[in-house]
Amino acid sequence: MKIALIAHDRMKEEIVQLAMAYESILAEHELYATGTTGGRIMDATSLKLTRFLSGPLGGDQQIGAMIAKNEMDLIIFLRDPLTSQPHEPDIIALLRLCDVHKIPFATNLGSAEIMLKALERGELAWRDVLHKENEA
Ligand SMILES: O=C(CO)COP(=O)(O)O
Repeated sequence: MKIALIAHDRMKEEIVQLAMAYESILAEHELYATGTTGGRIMDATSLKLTRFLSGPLGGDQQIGAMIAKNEMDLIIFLRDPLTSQPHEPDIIALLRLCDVHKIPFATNLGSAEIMLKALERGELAWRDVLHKENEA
């Protein structure tokens, strides 16, 4: 599965803690992140991630481009609900594309944990089925 990990600045510590707690599960998948988030996770774990640009510089849009092609299987995006972001339109666009393609999207720690546990149990296997159907 292709998984994107993104966090706004005030949520960086939470995503690092999440990545540490679920490192063994995440390590089985292909991981992507916006620039700073990816750097923080790689510093704290031995996970390998493909890092895009920082969010405000276009990283959300780069991840959005993969979502538009239905290539991303799960997005964990710990958004800061209390701080406005200069690149808000990019964030909304990313969310919208997930809804277009029905891609699971967690925006806080509570839902992220549920999704990672579901991932571990194989409950996102329908995404593989979908990719195989699209290839045929
Ligand atoms: O701003 C972000 C998402 O909108 C995150 O970007 P960084 O991971 O580069 O901080």
